[in-house]
Amino acid sequence: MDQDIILETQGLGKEFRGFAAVSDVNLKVARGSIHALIGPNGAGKTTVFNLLTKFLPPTHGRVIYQGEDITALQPAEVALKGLIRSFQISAVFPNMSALDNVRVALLRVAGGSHRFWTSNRQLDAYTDRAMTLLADVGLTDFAQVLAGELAYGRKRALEIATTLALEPKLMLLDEPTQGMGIEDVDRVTALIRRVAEGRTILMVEHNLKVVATLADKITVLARGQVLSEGNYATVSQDPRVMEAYMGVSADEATELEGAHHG
Ligand SMILES: Nc1ncnc2c1ncn2[C@@H]1O[C@H](COP(=O)(O)OP(=O)(O)OP(=O)(O)O)[C@@H](O)[C@H]1O
Repeated sequence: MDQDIILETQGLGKEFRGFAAVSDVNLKVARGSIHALIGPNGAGKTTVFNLLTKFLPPTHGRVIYQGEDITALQPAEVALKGLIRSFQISAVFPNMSALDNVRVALLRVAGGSHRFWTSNRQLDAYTDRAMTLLADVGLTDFAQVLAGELAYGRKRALEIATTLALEPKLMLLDEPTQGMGIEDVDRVTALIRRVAEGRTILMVEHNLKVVATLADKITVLARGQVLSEGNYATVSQDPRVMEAYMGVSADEATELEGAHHG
């Protein structure tokens, strides 16, 4: 059966001065799915993301998005096609309210550019849509709060709202729960599930409980290569995966077990 594949990599590889950070990675991300990329530290996850968003040119291979070879495109061109990476903390302006952050994102999508003289009237046109997006991420009550004053988990929710303003078809989430306490982790997990409706999500995530809860499919990378792939039950019982995690840290291997049974 041929699944609808939104993103595919063919023989993707990246070398840094002869060191293969990523080699021969063949990814297939099904449209409408939540797909997780996991692996021990240094496995190549961030490099793969950088290759997909075109922040890095690959040494080998191709990236196919919605049937189109995007290997040679620029980051902005890829983003315009709806392949959008979130969680670049700098994307949020700390001295602007949550509402203004989203309104400015919407203004940009509409082709406008935000300058300090942008009139309020210009931004007003986006208030309703911005409030809808804030509601989507559970920030209605925080619309007027300065982004810099939001608690960490809410700041990340705001980043999701500004990303949603760009109308992503495929959202790349970079360690969405990194550095969060349990309460925020649960909130962001629920949020990801909600925003995954009608979209595709590819995420790098270290918290294996989050991966076990959310991911339809998991690709495990180790030393730049795909080590194992499948649903959580499959990869967590794969001895090669256990070994790869053990090799790095026993804690992470225990976490792998715990997330599966817990
Ligand atoms: N710009 C670079 N120049 C040289 N080596 C690099 C560069 N970027 C990454 N690497 C190396 O490539 C390998 C993969 O790194 P990468 O950051 O992609 O791993 P990762 O899976 O994201 O790790 P982590 O979970 O620790 O973030 C590492 O050995 C890293 O040192």
